[in-house]
Amino acid sequence: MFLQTNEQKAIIGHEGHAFVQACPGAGKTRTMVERARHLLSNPADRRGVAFLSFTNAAVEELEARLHNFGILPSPLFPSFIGTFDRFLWQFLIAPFGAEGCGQVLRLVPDKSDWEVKPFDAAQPLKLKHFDRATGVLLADKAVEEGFAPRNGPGAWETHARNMIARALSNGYLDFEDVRDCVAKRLADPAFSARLGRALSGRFREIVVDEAQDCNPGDLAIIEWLRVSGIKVKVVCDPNQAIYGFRGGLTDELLRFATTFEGVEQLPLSGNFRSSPAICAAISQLRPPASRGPIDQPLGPYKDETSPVYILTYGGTAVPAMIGTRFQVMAAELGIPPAQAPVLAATWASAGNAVGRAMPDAGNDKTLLLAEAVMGFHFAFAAGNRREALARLHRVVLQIRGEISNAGAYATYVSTSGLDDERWLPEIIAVGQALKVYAGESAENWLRRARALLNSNLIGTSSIGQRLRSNDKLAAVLAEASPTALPAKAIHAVKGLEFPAVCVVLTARTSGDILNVLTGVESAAKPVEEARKIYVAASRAERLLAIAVPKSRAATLKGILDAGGHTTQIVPL
Ligand SMILES: Nc1ncnc2c1ncn2[C@@H]1O[C@H](COP(=O)(O)OP(=O)(O)OP(=O)(O)O)[C@@H](O)[C@H]1O
Repeated sequence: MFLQTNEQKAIIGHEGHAFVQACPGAGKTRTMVERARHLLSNPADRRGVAFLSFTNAAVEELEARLHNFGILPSPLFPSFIGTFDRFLWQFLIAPFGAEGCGQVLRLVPDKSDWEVKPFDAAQPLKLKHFDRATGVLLADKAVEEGFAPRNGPGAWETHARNMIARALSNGYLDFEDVRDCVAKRLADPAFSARLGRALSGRFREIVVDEAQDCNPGDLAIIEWLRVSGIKVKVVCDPNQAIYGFRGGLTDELLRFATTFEGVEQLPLSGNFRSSPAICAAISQLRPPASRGPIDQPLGPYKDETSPVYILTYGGTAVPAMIGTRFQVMAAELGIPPAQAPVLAATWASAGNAVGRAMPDAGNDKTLLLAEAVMGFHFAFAAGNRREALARLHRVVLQIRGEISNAGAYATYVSTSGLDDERWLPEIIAVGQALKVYAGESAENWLRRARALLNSNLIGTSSIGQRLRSNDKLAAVLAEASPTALPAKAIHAVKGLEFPAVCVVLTARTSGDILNVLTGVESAAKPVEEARKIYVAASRAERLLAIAVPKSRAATLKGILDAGGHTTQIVPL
């Protein structure tokens, strides 16, 4: 039941620029969907609306909601839905070319994964290990890779420099290049004015959802769109910023907020998603400086009485008992396993908590294929479809020998003219054909995979040499069990919601996270780790459990109970 609140109504009918900041579950995305309905139902203005977000998962969620509410225009033109990066590419780069390059430009988002291997026996590095402007090896990244060649990194740096130069002259750009290029372009006043006019002829409004993931460069672009006369709606929850790697900066965002006039700062309050105990816990999971009052529960679970549980485990490893116990708790509330995900900062930790320790596939094509097939089936239920399909496509190309390593994928797709996604039907068929049967052995699955992919092979090795037996295969394929809880990385659930959520804190990170929550730690990395926990916990509607090492339980309980709802400790 969606009865718009007055705050939501004010945003839906607001014709000017707006900066909307709100807590989780306040209806930010829902309200923007209604704003879209309002805009697109006005046939007098034929210009489009652009909906931008920052991850493919968030874009898919937005697209699905617009579709479900019958608002998705068909054809979509002149409107646009996509990631911020795609928007830049499509409207600010692709039509104009790039400086220093006479070629047609190609987008290769995985350029930073290109393999840098100056000679056959050399340890392979990736382009992301080198400074993009100078080609110099980044020392901290090299250490992480255990890279310490006897004669120094010179050969790798020369190779990287050549790759960077060749890529530019061939017109291969990734999003890092795109941003550099956009910044240069907008610095030219004549060009920027012309482009601004063109875009405001196409779009009447641009909605940027999940704007907490903007970096300062993105904010400058939004500002430019606003100055160009396009109405911008910026929607965010600064506490949910978890993309430090994009250079996202909460302070910059809050400074940007002050550039909007008072009447353009439109708040949304209340939480329509979560129970009272969960709303209180979410509030306590913010660092003390941004804690504020507890978000008021307003949705269908406002009368839910389940407490928040703290599951405590001994030792330093994340045990499978977490999933077993949480599944029972969810079942007691009648919540089926598929709607009760276990979330952790990494997919591996979440997997451990549900008893599916994921072996590191490394370069083993059998395990990579199994993971991609499992990801394909899992992703169709839980969003991230495009990423799962591209991953499966990439592995199939690796097995066939079309590409020698994962980093070559985007370049191959682009140069073979496959960006129109005509590969999709075949890859969907591969994913479906390789679904694991109930009770099927790993050997049998591998036999089927070999038979299915034993055509169009490039090179002399046999399919058996490409897809070798691996004793870890059964563990990867085990994820198929329909009674199992989904295990997910927190990044994959942004913007989503579930009846029950179990959040796992590991022995390695929980100390820092609790220090952030007690206010004694404020370094960027621990703060970001704490925000991930906040994002994960705020996906829960009725049942929230947080798993922590035993030694941390009392501290966590103290923090959460201060929100006025007593948590319950459950030793495992
Ligand atoms: N006025 C309302 N009445 C009833 N339900 C609402 C209302 N507004 C939003 N909701 C519902 O509340 C839930 C949360 O909304 P939504 O996902 O839009 O929140 P959000 O602010 O984008 O959350 P987050 O930032 O945590 O992802 C959704 O199920 C949505 O349909």
